[in-house]
Amino acid sequence: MTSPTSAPTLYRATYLHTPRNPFTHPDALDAQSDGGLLVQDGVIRAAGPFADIRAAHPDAPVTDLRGGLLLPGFIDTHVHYPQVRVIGGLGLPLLDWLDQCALPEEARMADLAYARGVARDFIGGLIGAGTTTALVFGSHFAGAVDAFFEEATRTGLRAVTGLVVSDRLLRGELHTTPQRAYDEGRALIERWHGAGRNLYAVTPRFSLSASEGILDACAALMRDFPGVRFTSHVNENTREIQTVRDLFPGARDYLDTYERAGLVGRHSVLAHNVHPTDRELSVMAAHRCTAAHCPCSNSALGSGFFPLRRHLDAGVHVSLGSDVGGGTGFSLLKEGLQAHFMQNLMPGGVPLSPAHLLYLATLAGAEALDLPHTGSFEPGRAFDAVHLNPAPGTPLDAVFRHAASPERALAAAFATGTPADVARVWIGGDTVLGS
Ligand SMILES: O=c1[nH]c(=O)c2nc[nH]c2[nH]1
Ligand SMILES: [Zn+2]
Repeated sequence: MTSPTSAPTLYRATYLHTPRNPFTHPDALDAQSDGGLLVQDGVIRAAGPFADIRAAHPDAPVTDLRGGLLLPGFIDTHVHYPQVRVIGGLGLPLLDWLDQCALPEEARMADLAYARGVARDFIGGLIGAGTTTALVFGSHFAGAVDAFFEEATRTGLRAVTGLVVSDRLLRGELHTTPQRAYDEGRALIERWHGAGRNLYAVTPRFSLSASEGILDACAALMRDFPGVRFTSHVNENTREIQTVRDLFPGARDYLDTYERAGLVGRHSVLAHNVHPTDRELSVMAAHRCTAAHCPCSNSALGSGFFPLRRHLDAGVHVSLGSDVGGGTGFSLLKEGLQAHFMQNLMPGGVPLSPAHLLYLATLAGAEALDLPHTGSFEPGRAFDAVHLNPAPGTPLDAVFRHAASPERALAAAFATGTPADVARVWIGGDTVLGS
């Protein structure tokens, strides 16, 4: 751990970050081809051209990271802990994939020893991909959620997660009751919310599997513990949406099932939203909640094309999620590329620049989770960072060595970068991967 009086370190690197939102600010990307970041006690104290930072801090020891790219740590706003071992169930639509791939594996999380192994695999995968903060869909079993928080604490990951609750239409062993959902949620919140870097997220799986009683229990937790986050799924798949319509005949639409319970707000992150109505988009914007876009999952499960243009026009905040294991891996570089592809291919898609992709993979997540100390390299923020340094002889290394600008190198990182290119990862100034 970094002590409160540690000496500063000056990191010298080609770095890029988006201190602003490129969807609303034209010059949002800050790219330094020879940059300096002065870090003390895990916090960025100064940032800019290396020569300027060096002149102001002539005695700080320098860590030379030139040759690669230094980016803010990635922020994954939708990813399922119990699904890491079932990545790759391709070719099934959502409800069949849940029945055949995801839910049998999620039932195994009742076994605490099994859950501990999954927590290690999962968090290792996240950090190995350069993810430093994640909003994680937890397990239906409280013991497995404890195991997750323990592993997050051990590794240093910034984790936001909670008990997943449902009381119908899954499998019996994954069902709970409203009272138990409240009681177990309360105990987990008291143990983990605000402990170290951990935060709690109230998590009904989706309205299809959650009665009004369960949603009310979730709302009670949100009321009793202000500051906990909320996450669920919405509008992912047309068959799912029709089923929710049938289950909630009094609701105006899918979002309304959450809205009526008081679950839509500034701290709500709803995954997918591939098929929203205009009313839902305007309500999401008014409540400043986030849509977590998961492009690899939407492609793998054939869920559809995310209407990014309609979200932006309505003023809905959008962030990025890998949605492992419906998604195909932990890399937010890959998610950025897939988002780019899908917007390119769909009528009325939004052309996404490297700055947009970087923003979606970093600051957008910090904004979604209301974590203003993460997401960029602005002074005052935590030093959460990923150093991409491809092995000599790889195509990405060739592009990096010949790139005309840092922005071109960033585009190549999204186009062809993988976790194999992640050389080092820091969270709050602590090295959590590499050396
Ligand atoms: O992509 C998804 N993955 C899931 O595990 C899930 N559960 C409900 N809805 C879901 N969508
Ligand atoms: Zn999901």
